[in-house]
Amino acid sequence: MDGCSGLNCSAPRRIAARLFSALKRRKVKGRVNVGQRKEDDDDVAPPNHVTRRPDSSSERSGREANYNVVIGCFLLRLVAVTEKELQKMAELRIQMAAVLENVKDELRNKDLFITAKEIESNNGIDGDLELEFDGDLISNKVIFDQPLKCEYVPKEEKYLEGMDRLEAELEAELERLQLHLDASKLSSTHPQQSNGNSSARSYSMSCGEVIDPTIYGEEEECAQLHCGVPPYELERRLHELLESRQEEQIRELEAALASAKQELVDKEREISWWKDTAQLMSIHVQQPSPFGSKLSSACKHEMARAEHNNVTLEMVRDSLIRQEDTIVYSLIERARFPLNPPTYDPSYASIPGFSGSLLELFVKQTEAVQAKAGRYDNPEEHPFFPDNLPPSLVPHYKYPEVLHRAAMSININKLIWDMYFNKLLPSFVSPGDDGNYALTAARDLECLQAISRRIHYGKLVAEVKFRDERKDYEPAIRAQDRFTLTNLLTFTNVEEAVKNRVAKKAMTFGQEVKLGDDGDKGKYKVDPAIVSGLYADWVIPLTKEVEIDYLLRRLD
Ligand SMILES: O=C(O)C(=O)C[C@]1(C(=O)O)C=C[C@@H](O)C=C1
Repeated sequence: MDGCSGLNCSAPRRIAARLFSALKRRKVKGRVNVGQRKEDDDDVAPPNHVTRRPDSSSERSGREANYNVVIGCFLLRLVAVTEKELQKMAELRIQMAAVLENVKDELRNKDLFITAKEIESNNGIDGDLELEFDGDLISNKVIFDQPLKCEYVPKEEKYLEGMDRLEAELEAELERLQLHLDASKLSSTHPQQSNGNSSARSYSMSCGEVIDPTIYGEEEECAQLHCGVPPYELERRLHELLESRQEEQIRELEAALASAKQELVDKEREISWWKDTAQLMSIHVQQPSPFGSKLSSACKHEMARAEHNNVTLEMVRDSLIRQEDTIVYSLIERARFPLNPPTYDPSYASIPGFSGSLLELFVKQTEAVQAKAGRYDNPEEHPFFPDNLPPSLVPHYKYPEVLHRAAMSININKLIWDMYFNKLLPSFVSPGDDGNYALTAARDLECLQAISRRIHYGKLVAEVKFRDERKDYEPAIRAQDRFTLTNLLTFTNVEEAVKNRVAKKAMTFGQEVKLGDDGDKGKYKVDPAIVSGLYADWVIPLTKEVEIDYLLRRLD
């Protein structure tokens, strides 16, 4: 470029130099001629006489000289203007080179931008963009460098007048550079596609990672050059396939995980149950029986067996007899108060955070406290509201495991509750209201707990009977024959004895005791017939119901 401008600049200068030197020579010649003419005129012609040069060749040469001066001036002016223009053109070329660099950078940036856009929309290559990539510098400038174009084009148009050759050279050079740019871009694209990038992409695909968007842009060009299904399209489909498979695998794994968790919970429950059983078994071997006072065995090893084998029906019946006292006393204590209906009326008191009667509140709260105190750790005890009971806060006492584990699932307190309040209570308390609702509730709970304990003691009665008469019970149990079981466990004479005894206890415990006066004889705090009837109608039948329920599950 410099060489070119150098050549263009040197030619006018040489012309100007020649003109100046010619003009100089002419002036010197002219001066010599004038001097000679002066000498000649002084010598020959008068003073006012105009001398005309008869020589036509000298006139012609004078006109030529003038003409040359004019031309020279014009050329000098032209040289000066041209020099300026050339300087501006040199600056313009430098600026155009900078523009070219910008265009290159913009093209690279546009590659990235288009590729990212393509991946986002998945629409392939836009034909217009392709044209823009292959377009000439002007079109690229239109796209990427609008401010530069606005600044330079008017100047270019202004200064390119009369400079067609330079413009042609400039455009040719720019085209050459553009071609070079395209060629270098293509040559740098193909090796990447065939080598490093493909392996990098396949690795990223197999790992399920996001694909580099620039790779898609390169592949689009490659696909357009070589025709066929574009590699990026294949890669995108492969990616989708892998993604769907991975999602399916995740779903399967999640389902398997949930199932495994459930199994784990079940196993933990089972392990916990076996642990408790093992603990109870080991303690049962070491601890004395609750019937220890009646067991006679010196040998520790034989104690466990003795506990089972020596728990006799007689012992169990003794316990039932003792419990009669509690039941009769609790009924007498409840009979101190009239019915006191508000105790059972849910609308009597609006208790914050509680919905129900005062009795229900009392029973639930008492059971909660007693549960914390360990009452329901004893297998003989059964809560009336077993749901949401707090755990025991006291050290666990290892009660002997005499009963079959099926015993834990038997609780007929709902039946007992209904019987007590609907049948029994109205039959032995006086109607009325003395306002002692809290005491009334407390006495009711004592009655309920005593009766419940007695009825649920049927589990132990049945266990002892089963062991004593296993051969008889097993077939009926296997047959789940309630009728046969009822016949096997019923002792009518025992039942009669129980009814008579509780009546006598009601008479004995419920009589008015006065010193030296038998005037109130025959007046009892609780009618003995009612107590006897309670046993006949409810306690004994429900005890037998528990016995049958237990026996039906005894071989589970
Ligand atoms: O002593 C028994 O054998 C029991 O089973 C207890 C009981 C009772 O509830 O008192 C129950 C059924 C029998 O018919 C006799 C008595």
